[in-house]
Amino acid sequence: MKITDILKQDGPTLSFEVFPPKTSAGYDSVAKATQEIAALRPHFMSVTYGAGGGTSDYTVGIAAGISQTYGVDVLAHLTCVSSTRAHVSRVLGQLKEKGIQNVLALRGDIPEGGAPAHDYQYAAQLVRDIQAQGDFCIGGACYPEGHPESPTKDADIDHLKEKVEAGCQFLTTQMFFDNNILYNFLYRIREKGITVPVVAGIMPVTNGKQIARICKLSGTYLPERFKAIVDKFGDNPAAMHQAGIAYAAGQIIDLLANGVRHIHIYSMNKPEIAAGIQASLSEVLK
Ligand SMILES: NC(=O)C1=CN([C@@H]2O[C@H](COP(=O)(O)OP(=O)(O)OC[C@H]3O[C@@H](n4cnc5c(N)ncnc54)[C@H](O)[C@@H]3O)[C@@H](O)[C@H]2O)C=CC1
Ligand SMILES: Nc1nc(=O)c2c([nH]1)NC[C@@H]1CN(c3ccc(C(=O)N[C@@H](CCC(=O)O)C(=O)O)cc3)CN21
Repeated sequence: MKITDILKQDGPTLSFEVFPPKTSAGYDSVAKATQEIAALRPHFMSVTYGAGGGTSDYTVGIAAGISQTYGVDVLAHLTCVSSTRAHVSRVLGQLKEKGIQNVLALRGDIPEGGAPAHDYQYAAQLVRDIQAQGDFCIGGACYPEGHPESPTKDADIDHLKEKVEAGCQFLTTQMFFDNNILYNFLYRIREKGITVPVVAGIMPVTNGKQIARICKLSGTYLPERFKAIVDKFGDNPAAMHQAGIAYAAGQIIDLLANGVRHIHIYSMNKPEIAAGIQASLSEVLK
């Protein structure tokens, strides 16, 4: 099913993200984690492509397994900044062959040392190429705090509008730890005439070491309330796990209470995190 049709259904949606292995050696453990996450029957699952500037060889295979073996709708990420138009076209052909209808069109992180290809600069160009190649439901990323490379938040929202006008049918947000940032962002984009559904991206932080990586990827604002939790429990794995799930669940309950219906969990191949969040929300998601 297309993500836009899933988002049209009544009631809240909960989706989970997995990332493919970096090498074939990691394939079996990712496949097992994916299976356990699919068994939770989320509304859909997404599979990253070269997350953090890494590799992308297994995205289509993992995504096809999720939809064909477990019957869960899937959203395949596709990044373009390190790719060529010919390669993008090949990947789209593979997705079509596997019956995958949903693509998250991303520019992608620029690898250290610069991008090895120059066919694409921005995600909007990828959106246009995907549209030309078939009947895909296309999503895009958005940044409640503004994209770190954007000079101003307004410029970033103008570019977001161009991306939506190019054919992006829904948006997923970068992670955020302060819901007011999302509420302000939603107000601003709606005022600028961006009306497509927005899926809120939530990262449960269950280990202290993740923080540096997250800040490097996204520059996300860390509220004092959040920092205090990491300071207190960051060195105690079991306590940090519990506190991280509770913090994310608290954020989600507040989002649902304020009318944000679609929640995407950056579950990072951790079935126990996906299951912990789902269990914490079993009544409020009904
Ligand atoms: N690999 C993956 O699965 C995922 C990657 N990401 C990351 O999100 C980041 C950026 O990707 P997107 O949001 O897709 O990029 P984008 O192309 O929409 O925006 C990237 C930057 O370019 C600017 N920009 C866009 N159009 C412009 C124009 N015409 N002129 C000047 N500036 C313009 C934007 O304001 C922004 O600062 C990357 O770091 C990406 O990897 C996010 C989610 C998942
Ligand atoms: N700039 C950016 N790039 C992304 O790829 C990305 C975002 N933002 N925001 C939303 C999600 C979150 N994603 C992430 C976030 C962190 C890792 C990460 O820490 N990767 C580690 C491995 C972690 C592990 O094995 O548990 C790595 O070394 O790649 C990967 C993808 C993918 N997405």
